[in-house]
Amino acid sequence: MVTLTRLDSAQPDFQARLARLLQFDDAADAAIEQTVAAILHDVKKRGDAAVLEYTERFDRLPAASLASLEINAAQLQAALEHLPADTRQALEAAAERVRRYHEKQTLASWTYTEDDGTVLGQKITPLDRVGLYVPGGKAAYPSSVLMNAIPAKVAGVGELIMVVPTPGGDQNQLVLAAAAIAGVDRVFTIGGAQAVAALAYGTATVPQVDKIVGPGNAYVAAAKRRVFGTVGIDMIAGPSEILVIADGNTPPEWVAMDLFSQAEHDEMAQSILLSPDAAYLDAVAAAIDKLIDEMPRSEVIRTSLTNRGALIKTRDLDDAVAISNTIAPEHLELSVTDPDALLPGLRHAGAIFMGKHTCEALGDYCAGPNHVLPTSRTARFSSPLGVYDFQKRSSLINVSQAGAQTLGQIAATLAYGEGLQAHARSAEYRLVHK
Ligand SMILES: NC(=O)c1ccc[n+]([C@@H]2O[C@H](COP(=O)([O-])OP(=O)(O)OC[C@H]3O[C@@H](n4cnc5c(N)ncnc54)[C@H](O)[C@@H]3O)[C@@H](O)[C@H]2O)c1
Ligand SMILES: N[C@H](CO)Cc1c[nH]c[nH+]1
Ligand SMILES: [Zn+2]
Repeated sequence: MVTLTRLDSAQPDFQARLARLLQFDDAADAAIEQTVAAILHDVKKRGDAAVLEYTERFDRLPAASLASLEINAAQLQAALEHLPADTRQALEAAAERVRRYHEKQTLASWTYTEDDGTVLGQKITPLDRVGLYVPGGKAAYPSSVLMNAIPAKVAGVGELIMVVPTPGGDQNQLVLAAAAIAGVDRVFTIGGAQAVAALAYGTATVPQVDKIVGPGNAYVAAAKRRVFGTVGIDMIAGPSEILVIADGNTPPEWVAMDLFSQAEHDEMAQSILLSPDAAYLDAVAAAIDKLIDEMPRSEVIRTSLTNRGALIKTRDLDDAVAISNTIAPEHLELSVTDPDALLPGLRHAGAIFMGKHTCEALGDYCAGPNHVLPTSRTARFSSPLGVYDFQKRSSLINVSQAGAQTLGQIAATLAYGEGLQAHARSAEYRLVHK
């Protein structure tokens, strides 16, 4: 039997209990922060040698040199060619869907002309070199290779450097094949904070990148937070999350399995079900108990559901939407007959899966949108990984002689107001009648 937290939004202390459910263990975070700070410092100082030592310690992968942990292009291509035909087709079909979706996100440069002939605009430039973190500690994620690399390729990034831990040296051929399909330039089988440090600072073997993207465990997240500023990052991703709003018309087994689908990622993943139908919540709880022992990762699922899972009775579907906005989940499934009716009220979610046929797993692999999404309530201010994460914007200003007369006057006045003489006189030099 799996014991999930049961809450009712009509309880007087509901908000406090919900807040506790959403909380993390700060003490554990402090220990991780300390470990990660030491690893970053060491890799910055000792480069390849430090990365090799940590890779041996944490991934049980001894190696003579960091160069020997690079997988070359021929090996990537061989992995692709040796895949069973149906697996290769699935990977290529997923890649195609993901590419098509992301091509819609491309930002274009633009300009416009003011009445005085001044041209203003924005120039879009892809990043030169990015680091793609693909998690690999507890499971291998070929889908995350596609989700990281394809938007970068669509954006036109110059060079893609991928890192992926391979515990015990067990290379996942699907991961390598996905890198070949997505057009990754270089792959190193390193992971954790040491891989993030290598990408951020550069070592003799791993080139320094401009930005690091991709999900990972708490060590990866802490490392990304600390190297931000030296390099760009996409987001700080926590454990996976799913929130299901159900009106009771989806078979309970389907919803139980949807909750399992994120619980199986991590002991700290969060799976929550909201429904106004108390009998339906009981039916899903029964389905959970019926299905749990069929799952190969039943222990991870059980721990995750017990630690952070919940079944929450709401007053109605509008109440469920309001609670969902507080939770701001990574994945939100609207397992209801009329999902469009709930959409206007929803403000915070990484991805919204609409209708009972749209399970979150389809989005994880192949629907098209990115599966690297804001977690831990950061959907309040953050968005899915996308092409825009790999493009940067420069402002364009080309002031005409006529425009300089107006702008020179305004700028000089404001500059004198700020006490900045050089700014004022620089603007005044452009005034024809001065
Ligand atoms: N948001 C997404 O798109 C997405 C996709 C896939 C996976 N995920 C999440 O990413 C995470 C993957 O985690 P993972 O652990 O499987 O792989 P990971 O690659 O993130 O972490 C493995 C690395 O962690 C480091 N590490 C482990 N224990 C350590 C210790 N005690 N001290 C220092 N370093 C240590 C090691 O260096 C190891 O290489 C999961 O939480 C999963 O839910 C998210
Ligand atoms: N659900 C994960 C993001 O939270 C992504 C993923 C990859 N493979 C399976 N799932
Ligand atoms: Zn998943």
